[in-house]
Amino acid sequence: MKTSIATVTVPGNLREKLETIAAAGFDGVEIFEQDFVAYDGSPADVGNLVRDIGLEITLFQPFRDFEGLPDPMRRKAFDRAKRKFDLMTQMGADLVLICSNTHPQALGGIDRAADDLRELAEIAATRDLRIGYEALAWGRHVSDHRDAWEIVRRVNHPNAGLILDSFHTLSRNIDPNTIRSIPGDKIFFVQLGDAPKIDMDLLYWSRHFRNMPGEGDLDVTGFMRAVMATGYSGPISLEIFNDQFRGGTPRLVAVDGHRSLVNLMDQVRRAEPALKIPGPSLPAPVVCDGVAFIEFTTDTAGSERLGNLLRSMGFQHARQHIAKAVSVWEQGDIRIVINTDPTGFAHSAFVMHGTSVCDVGLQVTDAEATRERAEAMGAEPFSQPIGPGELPVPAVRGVGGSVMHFIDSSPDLSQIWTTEFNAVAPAGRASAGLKRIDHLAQTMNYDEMLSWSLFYTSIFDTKRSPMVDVVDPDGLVRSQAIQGPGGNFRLTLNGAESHRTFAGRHLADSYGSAVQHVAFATDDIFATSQSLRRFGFEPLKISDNYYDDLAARFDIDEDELAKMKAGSILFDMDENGAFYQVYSRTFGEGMFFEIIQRVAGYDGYGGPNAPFRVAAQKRDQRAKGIPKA
Ligand SMILES: O=C(O)c1ccc(O)c(O)c1
Ligand SMILES: [Mg+2]
Repeated sequence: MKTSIATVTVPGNLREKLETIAAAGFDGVEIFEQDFVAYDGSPADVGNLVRDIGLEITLFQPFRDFEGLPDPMRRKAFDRAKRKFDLMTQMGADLVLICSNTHPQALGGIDRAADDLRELAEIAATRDLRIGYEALAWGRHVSDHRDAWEIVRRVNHPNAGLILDSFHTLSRNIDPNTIRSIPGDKIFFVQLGDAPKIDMDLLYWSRHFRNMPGEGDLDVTGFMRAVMATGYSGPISLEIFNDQFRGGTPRLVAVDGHRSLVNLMDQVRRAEPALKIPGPSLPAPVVCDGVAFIEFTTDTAGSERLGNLLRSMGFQHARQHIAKAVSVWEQGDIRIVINTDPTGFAHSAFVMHGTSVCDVGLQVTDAEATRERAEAMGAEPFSQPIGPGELPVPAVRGVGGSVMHFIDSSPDLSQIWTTEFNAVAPAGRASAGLKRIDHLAQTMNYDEMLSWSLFYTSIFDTKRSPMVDVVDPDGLVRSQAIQGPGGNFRLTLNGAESHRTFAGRHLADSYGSAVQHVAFATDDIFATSQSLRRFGFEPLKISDNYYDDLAARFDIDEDELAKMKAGSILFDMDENGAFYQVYSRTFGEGMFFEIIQRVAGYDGYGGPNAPFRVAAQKRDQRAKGIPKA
């Protein structure tokens, strides 16, 4: 199956677009007329450029406002079309997209449209060209692929076919299964685009908010299943109009696009195996069973501070690496690695980002298959030299240049903590009842959020929750939760638009670090809170006003409220149950820990508390004398 992408999807000038499109692995490209017009070269030059780069032109588009016009506009439309046919011949494009007429003077009538398109198909045929008809969701008379198909059926010409575009069908809530009864050889081209569900004017939505399949809320998989059921064998092409992409990095947009298509076709194959769709068979989306470890890179002084903080939360320095300056801190099922080794990847991450999370280990069923799926989805491979006595652990690059390792229960990998580390005699302090890592919160530029959300949802068996806005006193931060089945694997992606927000500041100060906070779960927040106090843990102090407001919002018993206030514990509820949170003060460049308890299946992340937490953090930093950005 050939993959293609429209030049409008990728930022840059035409040459940059084509080069990044080819490098990302696409077979072909739709030449969007505007990109051609803006280019300073002949149609033949463009054709040669495309082919020299190793791509083919899959489509030339769009040709607008053609069918159903009254004379003399009709004559003019045919003249315009002939000029475009000349250009296509010189360029070496054989298919043109004709989108349904939006002109106020366009006349309706299926037969009138069919007659015009048949006459055009005949002209196209004399030049060995083909025409494809697409229903724009806002077309004046034709806005539904079923009507477009009826017109193409009546045209009844071998050089005229239908063009389907998932956005136009799905944005109007048209059942994609209506595609199944169209003969596949009459579908000349398929364009794909997803979009977040937003209630707005269709044209505006389409021109500014489309995104890659899997990044939005439309059922692009259901659409593609229906297309494949027709026997369609032409290219699948991404046509995404998106303001963020226009201002984005060409390479990232193209790589994400390719990832989205590989993932989409994998989903179609899995959902409808009877279709026997050709293509590579990939390991299934990975169920992650939790976070096996979090590794911090730091220096000696940072390690001392981090160790003290961990100790105050009930962690034990439990293991020490056989050869390197790497220690492991444990509590419950949680493992925190502190790496101060002056060589290797962790050290370069320290030089780049300062004290930060440089590596996240995920527990999976098959580490090698996870790496394979991740790389098939375009994740950057990662490996580093292995020292004596060390094990090779499958890994790829993750957010912010960090590394993601995969650990499974195979004989070697499951023994890594005893093979590569020596036990350290326990210091005898009791734990604070922290059981496991509940979630990781990763901070990134807002513009990168779609990309990383697709990264996780394409590799892992996960779902996205609706985006939440977190109000920071100095701007907005968008938060997107991603979680696996059963909640064993949870992430929040936080997108900062302004560097003055707490999240944005962390990003700037750490030069794009990845994990800003790690949340540990306890099964008894009040017992944990008492242990923390005994161990000298200093919680982030929450305002008294917060507790007055809490008493007004929820029916909480006074004793419990007093305990919450004393321990700086925050509270939330959803339709399932209750949620408690305590935050640490910050360390490094604005990193922190969170301790949470989920009661009776609470499934969120305390979003309503985020503004109060952020305000408290900013107060705390001011008190510590850290200047405001
Ligand atoms: O927004 C538009 O006008 C437009 C043009 C061509 C297309 O293929 C399309 O889907 C939308
Ligand atoms: Mg289209």
